[in-house]
Amino acid sequence: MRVLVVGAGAVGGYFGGRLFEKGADVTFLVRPKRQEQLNREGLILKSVHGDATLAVPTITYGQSTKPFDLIILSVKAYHLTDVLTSLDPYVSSNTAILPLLNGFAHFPILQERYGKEKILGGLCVIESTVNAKGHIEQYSPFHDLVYGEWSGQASKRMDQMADLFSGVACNVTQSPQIGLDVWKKYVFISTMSGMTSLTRSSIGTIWNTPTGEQTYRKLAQEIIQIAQSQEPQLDFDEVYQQVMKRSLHLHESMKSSMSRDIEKGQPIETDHFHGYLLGVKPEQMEAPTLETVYTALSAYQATRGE
Ligand SMILES: NC(=O)C1=CN([C@@H]2O[C@H](COP(=O)(O)OP(=O)(O)OC[C@H]3O[C@@H](n4cnc5c(N)ncnc54)[C@H](OP(=O)(O)O)[C@@H]3O)[C@@H](O)[C@H]2O)C=CC1
Ligand SMILES: CC(C)(CO)C(=O)C(=O)O
Repeated sequence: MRVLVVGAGAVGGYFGGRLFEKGADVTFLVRPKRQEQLNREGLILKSVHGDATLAVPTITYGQSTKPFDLIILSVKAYHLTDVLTSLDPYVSSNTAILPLLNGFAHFPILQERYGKEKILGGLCVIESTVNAKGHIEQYSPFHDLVYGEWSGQASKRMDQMADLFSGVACNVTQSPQIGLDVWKKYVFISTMSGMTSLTRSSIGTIWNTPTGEQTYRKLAQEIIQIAQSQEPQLDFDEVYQQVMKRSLHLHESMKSSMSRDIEKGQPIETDHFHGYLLGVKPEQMEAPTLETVYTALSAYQATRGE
């Protein structure tokens, strides 16, 4: 399969790099500054699973190439509109698009633009960032990518993707219930990023405050209720237990990529995570903790002049 990775950042650089490392036909669609750096130094991964320096092929917008079979979309949600205006030449009638963004709002946008059948479900669980030198740092034992057809059914492209990912140096799983998986990850990350970003603290610091766990639990409950109104297969008790167990077992120094972005003074995806949830919330449902998180994080955005 010919693969185009859009965005050579923390997620795209890592998973695209791992695919390239195993010998897959991978090209990165990047902006000129990143292209210059990648051409000069290569794509550099600094990872607990092994470092790599990879001479990856890159293209910038407008450069013509043969069509791609799979496009892995790994930009931040606030760059999606920009990307979509320039991606069209790389999407052919047989191209599948696998978004790895956190959240849900991007799926209907992509389906509307390219047609439902082109858009796969996807998510990743990884703790990675781009450091000041432009190298990708990956810290935690998990480096998981999950994808699937929304129908959960087998398909030719699922078989092709199983081949593509076989032997890659990260955990890749094909899921028969990707919609549910996407919502579960969304619930987890909107709670975890909400709390670590609101408090500007790592998870361990939150647990060590008198009311941190209580507030975390309230936020998780409100978010799961909203998520359930959108994805009825989601079982409130099961997901609530999972989110809390997973959160309470995270390393005390763990932060979300959103809280790292705040530390770097960068824009954040709060509209995409928390704002979207409030937008789809049934009117009669109360979500005061989520509203507080969204207000505080929107205020951070406003102070950046957005
Ligand atoms: N980092 C993490 O640990 C995790 C992140 N996620 C999610 O993954 C998504 C991506 O996040 P992440 O990888 O951290 O973000 P990064 O900011 O690290 O990477 C995004 C990349 O997109 C590039 N980009 C932006 N606009 C364009 C464009 N028009 N064309 C080409 N490239 C572009 C940026 O390149 P440039 O250098 O030009 O700015 C940047 O390298 C988010 O939704 C995030 O929530 C999910 C799980 C974990
Ligand atoms: C919590 C984590 C690291 C898990 O993938 C994540 O998704 C993020 O920080 O954006």
